[in-house]
Amino acid sequence: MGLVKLNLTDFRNIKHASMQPGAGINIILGDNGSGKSSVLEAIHYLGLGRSFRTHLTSRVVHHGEKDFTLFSECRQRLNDDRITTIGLKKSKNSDTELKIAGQKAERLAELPGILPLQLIHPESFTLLSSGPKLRRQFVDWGVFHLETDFFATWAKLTRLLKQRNAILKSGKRYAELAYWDKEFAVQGTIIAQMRRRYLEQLIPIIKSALADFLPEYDFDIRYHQGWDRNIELAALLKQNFMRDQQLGYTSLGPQKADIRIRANGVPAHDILSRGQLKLAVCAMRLSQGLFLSQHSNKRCTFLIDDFSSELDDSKRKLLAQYLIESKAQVFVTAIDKSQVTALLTEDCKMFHVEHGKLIEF
Ligand SMILES: Nc1ncnc2c1ncn2[C@@H]1O[C@H](COP(=O)(O)OP(=O)(O)OP(=O)(O)O)[C@@H](O)[C@H]1O
Repeated sequence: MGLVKLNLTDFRNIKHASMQPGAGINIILGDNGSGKSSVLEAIHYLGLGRSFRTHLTSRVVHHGEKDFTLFSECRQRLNDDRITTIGLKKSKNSDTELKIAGQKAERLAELPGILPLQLIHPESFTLLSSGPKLRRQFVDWGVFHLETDFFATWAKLTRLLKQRNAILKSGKRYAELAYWDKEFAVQGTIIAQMRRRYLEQLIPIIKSALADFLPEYDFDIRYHQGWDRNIELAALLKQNFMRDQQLGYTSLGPQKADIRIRANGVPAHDILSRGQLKLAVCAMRLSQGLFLSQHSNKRCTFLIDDFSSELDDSKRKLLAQYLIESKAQVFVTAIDKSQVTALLTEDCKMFHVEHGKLIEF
């Protein structure tokens, strides 16, 4: 499951490298600046079409070159030996060439369906500490993989929201908005229901993982759909028209949804330490991966940059145990083998990166 083969050309400090990952744990070791995170970044490009470190392709292309190329072979589904190839070439000015199964593809949005990814890296605590956007993305990742209509509905809703906000800014009367509002309310309510259905099942799984990882806290996780669920969205949009016009944007609706996570009655990011925040985010992301495998024949690939940072020995063991039992494909980076001893299974694969050269042990 997941990545079977990966070729990188002119990506960060990697001139050319190739790897054949295993279906389970893959450990990438190397000194600071050797290129470990770059390998994860390349996989992230193949799963999401973008970096997790920069939005500028020019930073990622190997110094002195015009573009980078990534090629991968992926096994998409459990009990299915068929391989899908992905070829992605991006130039410094962000021109993109994408080929899926040898055919030219137009949209990077096709990638997540082929390689479902979850990333955990040293900045991951922002999932809990930053605004609701990241948490909405977190929820939508799961809904996208499990509800076939989600992407089309979400794309329609995004278009409608843009149109509505443009009309609000133009200072027109409500009558001009009524048509858009009707459709916006229909699509918005569908999205809110999909998210609710998903979270009703996911939240108990997250809470159980949190109880394992951080038993000293009592967690409460609540979904807020972006408006009072006892009132029809269409009625609220009409009621709030004047306010929205003053603001120049739509203040209520699914674009404002959030999940609020409290530990012992306090917002989690106000009480947990950095290591505890990392564990909480791990619990959330691992639960999503687990849920996906339980409810579909897809498997999630986990990218964990700097596995051991912020974690003491017992927490590393706990996280390793979860990852091994998940049977998911996992890529972890670490500076030294001693930091990942808990992950050393019989069939794990180990790679070493040195000055951009990738070697399997
Ligand atoms: N576009 C580029 N071309 C060439 N080299 C680059 C480019 N961008 C970054 N580098 C270099 O690539 C190296 C690898 O960085 P990377 O973040 O992958 O290292 P790492 O092994 O994860 O390090 P650490 O353990 O310190 O996190 C760095 O030394 C960096 O200076």
